Amino acid sequence: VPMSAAARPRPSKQLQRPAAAATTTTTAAAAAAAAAPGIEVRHSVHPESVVGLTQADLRRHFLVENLFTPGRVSLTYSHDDRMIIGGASPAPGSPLPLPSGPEVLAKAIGQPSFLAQREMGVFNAGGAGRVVADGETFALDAQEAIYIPQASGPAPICHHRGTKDVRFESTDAAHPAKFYLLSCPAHARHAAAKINARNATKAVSAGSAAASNARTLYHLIVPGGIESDQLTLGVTHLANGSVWNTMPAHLHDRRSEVYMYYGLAPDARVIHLLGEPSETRHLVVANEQAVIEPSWSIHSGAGTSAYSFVWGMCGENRALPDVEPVAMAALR
Ligand SMILES: O=C(O)C(=O)C[C@H](O)C(=O)CO
Repeated sequence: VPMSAAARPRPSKQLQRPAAAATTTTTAAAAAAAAAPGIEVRHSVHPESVVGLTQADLRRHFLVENLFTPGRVSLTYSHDDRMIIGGASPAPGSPLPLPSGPEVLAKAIGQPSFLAQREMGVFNAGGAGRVVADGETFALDAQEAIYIPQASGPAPICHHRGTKDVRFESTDAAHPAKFYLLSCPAHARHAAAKINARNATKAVSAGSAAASNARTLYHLIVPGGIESDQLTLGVTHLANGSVWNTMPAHLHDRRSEVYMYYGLAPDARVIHLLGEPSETRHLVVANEQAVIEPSWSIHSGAGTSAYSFVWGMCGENRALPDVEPVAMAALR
């Protein structure tokens, strides 16, 4: 019977890696990032190391800032389940391609095209836009999503292994689109699909106003709905006056997760909790920033105002019920 992470014994002081050792890891990560221009690389962090990290270290390892820089695609490669977290913010009239050159792709993913061996969810957190994947156009209004498979496109091109050409476009000059991207390794092809809150697989109400955590979870890419190889994706909207997401907290040892917070006012923040239940740490997260959540970490947050977030997971399975609840009394 696996021991719950909450009950796992803490390492002795000698076993805890000091901050200096963490810096060595970071130097290696920085070198890897430099070797792969265009894709920032984040290496995995052992939970014992997190205990000794400063706020700056925590942010460097787990927080993805500047997702939506106008006129560019930003990509961060996480070694946690090899997810790629990205943002594309095309200026109206100037489509942005998903990077495909060997100088960008060779080091990080070693494939001739981004989706040769990957699938991707795209969620539009901005104004109206469209995504063109190998000539197929998906119009995406605000808060709509698409699933782009590993080998999208008409049957004759499937043997080319992967959607070769993906472009992002804004169609409303006054409100540029902001495409949030989450990509996982994929070894099978599934159907491309457009999804919005109306055809979401399920809308789940959770929490209560009394517990300040009333919210609705929309399941966008999940088993039984939109099929994928590894990726699951959804969006959660907090009810007015509620601040807490995912509290009571949980773990899912067999999947890593990424949260991308949006809909926050410029001066509002989410205090995001991460870490093993017995050693939580916090990140102060601003609008349109994402947090990498390794499988050993809880993921929860309280906002200083209403907010929404896109959650996406990748790992051993896509089984949403495969979670381990964490008792409130176990949190430290
Ligand atoms: O508010 C919530 O609760 C969530 O959105 C939880 C996420 O779905 C999640 O953490 C899945 O592991």
